[in-house]
Amino acid sequence: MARKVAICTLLYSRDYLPGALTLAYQLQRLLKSTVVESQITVCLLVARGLFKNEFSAQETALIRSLFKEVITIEPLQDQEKSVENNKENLELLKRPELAFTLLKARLWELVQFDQVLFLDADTLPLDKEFFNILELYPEQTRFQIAAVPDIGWPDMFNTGVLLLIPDLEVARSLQDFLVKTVSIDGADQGIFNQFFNPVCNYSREVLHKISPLVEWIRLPFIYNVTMPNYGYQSSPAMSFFQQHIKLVHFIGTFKPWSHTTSDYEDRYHQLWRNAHCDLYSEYHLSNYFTHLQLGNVETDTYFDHETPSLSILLNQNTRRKQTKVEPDVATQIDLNSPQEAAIEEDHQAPPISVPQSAFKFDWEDTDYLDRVQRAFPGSDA
Ligand SMILES: O=c1ccn([C@@H]2O[C@H](COP(=O)(O)OP(=O)(O)O[C@H]3O[C@H](CO)[C@@H](O)[C@H](O)[C@H]3O)[C@@H](O)[C@H]2O)c(=O)[nH]1
Ligand SMILES: [Mn+2]
Repeated sequence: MARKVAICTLLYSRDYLPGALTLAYQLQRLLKSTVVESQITVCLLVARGLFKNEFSAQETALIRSLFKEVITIEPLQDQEKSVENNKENLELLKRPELAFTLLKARLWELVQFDQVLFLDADTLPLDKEFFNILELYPEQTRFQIAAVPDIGWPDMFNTGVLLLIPDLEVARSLQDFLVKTVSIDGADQGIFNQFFNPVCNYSREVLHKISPLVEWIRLPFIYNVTMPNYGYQSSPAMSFFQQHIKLVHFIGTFKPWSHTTSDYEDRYHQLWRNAHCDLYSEYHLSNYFTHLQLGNVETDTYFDHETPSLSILLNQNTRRKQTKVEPDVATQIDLNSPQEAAIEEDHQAPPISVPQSAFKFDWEDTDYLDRVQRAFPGSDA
């Protein structure tokens, strides 16, 4: 049976809506012209408060028409505490609006899918060969994350394009970790690297001594070409690899939808604007949402899917499987299959205590962070 794959983006503020919609539109049109072996669902992970309260009926209809599933999410447990702990580092990044990117930790809860491909809302896949990314690592385990090096610190991965295997134990462990650990950049990229890439790519051998299970699988740059990197960009490489670039990612404060067209005239901003214009003309959005005509939009096949809380899912999962999971690098014990359909539960139900997991992640050892510290070259110990 074909693998179920979600291609997801995240939205927790209105101003990124043009990015999310353009991305979804581009994905849908590329998918139309290609044969993909997996069964693909284009999903929006959206903050529940935002989705319920801040969009007009037309905007909601447009979102539903472009995303096959709209998955509303609640804040993480102790999110405010994490945001507070991360404040100082986020100030270094000068991007306070990124505090809630931690919500990407909810991606591991999407166990109704076999694999998730996450894309930031400021990304643009360029051609149908982009979907080859799904075939690159058929053996990926739930402990591995596949991502492209970050140009700001290439021993860390960029979290704008992520391939992952959803898993409730990883979700729980990652979400606990991010409450207890300060993120390098105050946001998701720092903390996901600290979790999956704790010695920052320094040495595979050292990593395996410290944390034998987790691993960052390094993807080719062509799957997440970040720009603008005008401060230091290899123009010859950009030109040499131009035909091979599968996705561009508009990192930084200024997004293609947030500045005037004359600011950035390069080929890739132009491609984003083309996709954006095509979306607007196809959906008759001549005057940015205000004169929406949804007569040509099919809405009946789309539905709102709300994820049950993690604790409820974990409880069900544990009740269902009494399998003991051995901490073995090669472990392929699949807690994900077969997954029951997500069950709608009352979110106001009193919190259920998260069951003790059979499996312990390395970081859950008390001296783990010390060991990570010591692993870095030049550190005192
Ligand atoms: O106000 C916001 C800000 C972000 N997002 C979502 O979060 C993503 C990440 O924010 P973005 O502005 O794209 O961050 P980047 O400029 O790409 O910054 C880098 O650093 C971030 C923080 O670690 C990572 O999330 C990014 O993947 C990484 O590329 C966006 O694409 C959106 O999906 C919102 O919905 N609203
Ligand atoms: Mn981004």
